[in-house]
Amino acid sequence: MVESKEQSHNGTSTTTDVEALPDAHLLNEAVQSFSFEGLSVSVPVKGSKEERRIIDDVSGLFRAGEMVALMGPSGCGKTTLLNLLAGRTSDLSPVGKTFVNGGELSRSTFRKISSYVEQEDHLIGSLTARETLDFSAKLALSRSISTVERRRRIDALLASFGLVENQATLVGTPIRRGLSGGQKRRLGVASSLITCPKILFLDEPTSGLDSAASFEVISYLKNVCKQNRLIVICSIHQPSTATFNLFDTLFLLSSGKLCYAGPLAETSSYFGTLGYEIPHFYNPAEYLLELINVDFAQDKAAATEQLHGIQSSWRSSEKLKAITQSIATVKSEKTDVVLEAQRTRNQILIPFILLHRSFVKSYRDVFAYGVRILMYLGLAIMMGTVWLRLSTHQDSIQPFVNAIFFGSAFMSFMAVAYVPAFLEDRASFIKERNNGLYGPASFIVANFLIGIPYLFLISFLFSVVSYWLSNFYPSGAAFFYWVMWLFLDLLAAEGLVVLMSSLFPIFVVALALTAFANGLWMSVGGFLVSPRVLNVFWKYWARYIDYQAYVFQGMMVNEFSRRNYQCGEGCHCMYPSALEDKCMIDGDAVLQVYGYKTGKNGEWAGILVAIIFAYRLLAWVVLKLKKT
Ligand SMILES: Nc1ncnc2c1ncn2[C@@H]1O[C@H](COP(=O)(O)OP(=O)(O)OP(=O)(O)O)[C@@H](O)[C@H]1O
Repeated sequence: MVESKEQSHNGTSTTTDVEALPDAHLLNEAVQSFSFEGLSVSVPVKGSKEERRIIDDVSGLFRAGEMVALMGPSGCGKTTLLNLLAGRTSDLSPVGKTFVNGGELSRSTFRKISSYVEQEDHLIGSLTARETLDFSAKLALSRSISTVERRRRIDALLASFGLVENQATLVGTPIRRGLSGGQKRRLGVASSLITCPKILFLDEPTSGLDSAASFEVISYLKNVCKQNRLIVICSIHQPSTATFNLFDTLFLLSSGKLCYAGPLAETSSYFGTLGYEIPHFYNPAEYLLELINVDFAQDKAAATEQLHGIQSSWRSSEKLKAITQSIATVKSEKTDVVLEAQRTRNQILIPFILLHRSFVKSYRDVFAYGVRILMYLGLAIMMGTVWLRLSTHQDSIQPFVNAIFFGSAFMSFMAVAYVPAFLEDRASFIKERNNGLYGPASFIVANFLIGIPYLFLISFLFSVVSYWLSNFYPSGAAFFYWVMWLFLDLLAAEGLVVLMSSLFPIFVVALALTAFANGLWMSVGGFLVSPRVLNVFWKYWARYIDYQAYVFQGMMVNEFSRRNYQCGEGCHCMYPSALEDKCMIDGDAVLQVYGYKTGKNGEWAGILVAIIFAYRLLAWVVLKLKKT
């Protein structure tokens, strides 16, 4: 155990016992202070031209090794302020400035020295704790860091967050229990430290945890903060007394305004001088929150008056003057932020690291592909037994057409089963992109590549079962053409899921829109309304970009261009063709009814490939433009 003395921002010192870390790569020597002045944000009030200030003239200064609790009643602006400090408010226009070591930093440099841990972990459930850190490290660290060094850093982080014994435990999926809630939260924090940030922002790191687990998370965090002189800023709801006392500094907000900002140890005396003694044996956090909360007060007018009094006392306090003076001093003594020179990461490798991670996920997480493989196999058995051993008699022509439609359209429709898995991956991507690990191109490429073997396997298994059971044209070439059409169908359907879920990353909305789009493609694809009959509105745009239409006509040609069928009793032929005098129907006659030409396989497959790439390209554009 070592003892460290830290200077808090108004010059008083706090003493803490901390455990020595086995490694010092996290040590912050670059950032001595993080300050901000006059931060304000207004949002329009719905239905009026007025604006409401949700953060109102907030200033503060934190020093290396300081652990800050950002506290206040629900809706007071904690998350907004945290995002503002972290430079993550793309939809708002804040005023005020932030300084690191007294100087302003560009957004990209600030990203390099800071990290943000969101309330939701967005960890991949089918990876172990060590793998989670290992993949984060591979994505984050430049190649100049050797494998041995990377492992050493991971070992250090596992040790720092008490996860050594659980390093081989899975994070946990809905059907496989893994780490506990507190362990998951610690792992989330550890993985955001892999980039060695100097300033760490955490949005309610204890939400959803019981008081024991909350205490554990914050104490591990505190040790790391002290040992490495990091600046740690946490928004926190209502900590227990023990957890509250772990913080050095309290930043107390209500209705967007500061009520107190200073050492936690001085909170009691400060509020005492205002006439609000924190009672002994009472949770101080709870007392302070009740004091400044207007929403649940029985006498709203009195509570509001009390709050205004506390806020105005803060504005005229000596403590605020000391903070303002300290900010002016650090600005006048401005020093540069000197970061270690890092070789840039090899961007080409990133999709392959993501691919490796997705591969591990896909074979461990049955929900990613396993359930879909089973679902499609079930569908193949159902289809093969319903359309069982069709003959080459003309009575089987319509069932063949129906089977082709059902096979292609229903397969695309069932791709909606991929929505939840994609939304989980997208959430990890957003978190990792915000922490500067990689961009949408790497994500889209890796996501596309990982799908290829699984979708091929699904297409192949589905066809092995249903093609031969239903007695489609029995030749190896025809079988593999069929597999090809199905494979392209699934690739396009998955691309549609990726596009819709990127546009509307809400499960029900993505599901409904994908189903709607597939319903539309199904309706105009050529089976339900023949292209000869389809009205011009749909005919001249929708059909050309309808992937299901190309799959349907490709499969139709595959079956009917190769076979002839026997006419009915008395040589009655349902489709007139040149073979009528032999009591046969030339399969081409069926194709003519739909207006399908033969010899166009290459063109149609090419268009399908273009549609598949177009969906991915559009999804990339959406992810590039949509930051959350
Ligand atoms: N982009 C925005 N547009 C309009 N209003 C917003 C926006 N962001 C936040 N607000 C409003 O600002 C206030 C503060 O929100 P914020 O989420 O920061 O509070 P909070 O203290 O983190 O709340 P909680 O503890 O409940 O999570 C709320 O009234 C919220 O509705």
